[in-house]
Amino acid sequence: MSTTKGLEGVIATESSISSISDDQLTYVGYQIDDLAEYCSFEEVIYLLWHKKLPTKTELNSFNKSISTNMFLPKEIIQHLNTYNLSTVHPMAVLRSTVSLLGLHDPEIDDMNAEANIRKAIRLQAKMCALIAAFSRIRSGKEPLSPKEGLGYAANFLYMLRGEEANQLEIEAFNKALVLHADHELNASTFTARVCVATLSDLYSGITAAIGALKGPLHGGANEQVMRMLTEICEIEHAIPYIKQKLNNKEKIMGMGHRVYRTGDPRAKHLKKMSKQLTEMIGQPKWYEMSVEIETFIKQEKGLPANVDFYSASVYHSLGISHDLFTPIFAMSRTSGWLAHILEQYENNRLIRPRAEYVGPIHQSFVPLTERQ
Ligand SMILES: CC(=O)SCCNC(=O)CCNC(=O)[C@H](O)C(C)(C)COP(=O)(O)OP(=O)(O)OC[C@H]1O[C@@H](n2cnc3c(N)ncnc32)[C@H](O)[C@@H]1OP(=O)(O)O
Ligand SMILES: O=C([O-])CC(=O)C(=O)O
Repeated sequence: MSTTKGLEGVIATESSISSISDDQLTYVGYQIDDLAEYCSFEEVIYLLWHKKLPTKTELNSFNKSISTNMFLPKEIIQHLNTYNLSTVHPMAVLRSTVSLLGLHDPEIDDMNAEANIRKAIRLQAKMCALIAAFSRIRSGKEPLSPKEGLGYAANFLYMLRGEEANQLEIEAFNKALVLHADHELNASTFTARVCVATLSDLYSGITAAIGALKGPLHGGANEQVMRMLTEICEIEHAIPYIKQKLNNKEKIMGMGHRVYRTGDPRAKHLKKMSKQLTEMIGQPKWYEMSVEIETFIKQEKGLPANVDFYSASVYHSLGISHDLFTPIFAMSRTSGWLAHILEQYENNRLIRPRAEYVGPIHQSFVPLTERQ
């Protein structure tokens, strides 16, 4: 047997959801640049789940199903109120609360394809209400109900802030959701597929995926990027700070990717938004500092910025707390996780690779009473 550390380059499944071959990202064959420019997040969710773009009628009906399912069971709000939310990471809260949401879904163990779509709609819809409610409760505010007539991106910002966002903010946030929605067999998506390949339920798959996304080598990097920018604080400190990190053999968050070599095709969109939005809030330094770091790391290490790098200054400019960056990634990626879960169920086989045993062999057993 031969092993590949981190399963690099291993093709573990077939999928017709998204592709990242040749440093190009497509969802069901559509270029990410077109989807980011022209589509609502809901349109993209529909595309990922049904593997076709919706007609106007299909999209209207899908939008309605999403918005009418955004309400949270009152027990979930009560649950959120039982914790000291200022001391726990929102990703841990999200992971636990999504699991709890499963207990409120009467169809949790119904594996019928239509029941799975209904559950997917409920979970995707509740995800944005959940993150917004958490954020409000921990700041001592009442959670808000979704506002009729607002789309997913606009409703999230409304439920988070208590007032409607402006058009530039809504468009930027919608684009960020589209860009993060799916990404082939990344670590959290693989986790979701492994979990449901045992024929476990959809909530288990999403709960497991949230756990995998939380780590700083994956979705957790966006929060760490903002932490780094905040520590650097002034543009003239950026390069000395990065040089010191590299001397200490530390990784620069938001840089590098397992698959992309020339660049992450999502980064240029987020970079453009970062410029616009940091200017809008009168803090262009976050963008300028990011560009300095990106250029330096490219020169020194040949590493490209990934999706997490510029999303940090984008979310910061939208007034979002830094520890909500990864939950927002999860909110978007839930659409991709659900698409992969549905695809896995459609053509399932248990996922069970092998490990090459490299431990000791032929050991002589020594009873406990004789062990030194
Ligand atoms: C949504 C996402 O998940 S995108 C990724 C988000 N994660 C991050 O931004 C965290 C920072 N980046 C990284 O840790 C890595 O680039 C990963 C995890 C994304 C990909 O890693 P891998 O393909 O496993 O590469 P690996 O970690 O083995 O690195 C290969 C080499 O590049 C270096 N390297 C990779 N990324 C970085 C980085 N961000 N900063 C500095 N050096 C880096 C490593 O130190 C290593 O160098 P060495 O061979 O001299 O030891
Ligand atoms: O594909 C990966 O390994 C990580 C990534 O960029 C993503 O999940 O969006």
